[in-house]
Amino acid sequence: MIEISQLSFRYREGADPILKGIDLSIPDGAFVGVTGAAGSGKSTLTYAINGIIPHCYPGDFYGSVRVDGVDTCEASLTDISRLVGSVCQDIDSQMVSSVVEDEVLYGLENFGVPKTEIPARVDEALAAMGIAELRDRSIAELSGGQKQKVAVASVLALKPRVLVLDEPTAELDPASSVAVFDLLKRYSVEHGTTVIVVEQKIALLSEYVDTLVIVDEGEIRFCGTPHEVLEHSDKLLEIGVNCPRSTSLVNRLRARGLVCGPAVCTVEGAVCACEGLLSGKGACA
Ligand SMILES: Nc1ncnc2c1ncn2[C@@H]1O[C@H](COP(=O)(O)OP(=O)(O)OP(=O)(O)O)[C@@H](O)[C@H]1O
Repeated sequence: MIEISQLSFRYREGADPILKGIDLSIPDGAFVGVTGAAGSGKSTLTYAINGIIPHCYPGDFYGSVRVDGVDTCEASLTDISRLVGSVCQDIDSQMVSSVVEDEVLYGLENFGVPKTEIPARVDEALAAMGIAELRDRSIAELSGGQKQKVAVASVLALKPRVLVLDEPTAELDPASSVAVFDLLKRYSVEHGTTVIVVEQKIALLSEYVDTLVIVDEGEIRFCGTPHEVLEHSDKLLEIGVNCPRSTSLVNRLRARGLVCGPAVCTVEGAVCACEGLLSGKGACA
């Protein structure tokens, strides 16, 4: 369980707080998407969960962040990293080895995982990300998407309770982005791992996450299921968040009383709503 209470943070070099009065509870095993306009504070929010603030970036930190009851201000970064695995935006800066297998081994050895457990952990992590065949490849020769998967596998091998990923599909084409979300979702369900993903592609988030968090100027403006949040497509647009087109289309039809039911999150949902409309069953009474 992650409990964030009245969190405010100002970077030491910054004039104004970047996070303002954040309250957020994330149950174990949840799949959470965080989105918002550029510079709204999404990455900073994840830094509060993985301890990068205040441990690496000092500043004025108010409120509390607890992961499994551990206060991230009081615990050391090493202790937090045993609970929270992170994949940052700049994958290259995260890589420490030149070969894929060594990259996965590095964290396991550093964490003091018993030698007898290590081979199985490496196999499992590579298999979970579908990259077993990359094991002996040079990291420098991998595509952006493959490096992304290696970075995630390296963190999964450590079996963190929480996995935080900052824009994991930034370098990926649409099909690879979907593949990464498929793998993350499956892993989260199978292992009960809490996954928090910062992502600009709201359509992708809406298909996969249980909870969608919209950050606006350092505050949580909306938080709920994708259906609940996408209800507010007009307000989201005002704060620089474009809803999926399928959602906006159906919301317009709903506003005119042509379609009933909740906001849709997927193209399939929009097709269903339009079919209902065309068959005469979708209109509101
Ligand atoms: N180390 C730092 N010191 C001072 N200010 C910082 C630091 N890191 C981030 N900021 C500022 O905090 C604000 C929020 O940045 P953050 O990266 O959290 O936003 P974001 O929503 O993740 O943005 P993006 O979508 O562009 O990645 C920005 O104005 C940024 O300049």
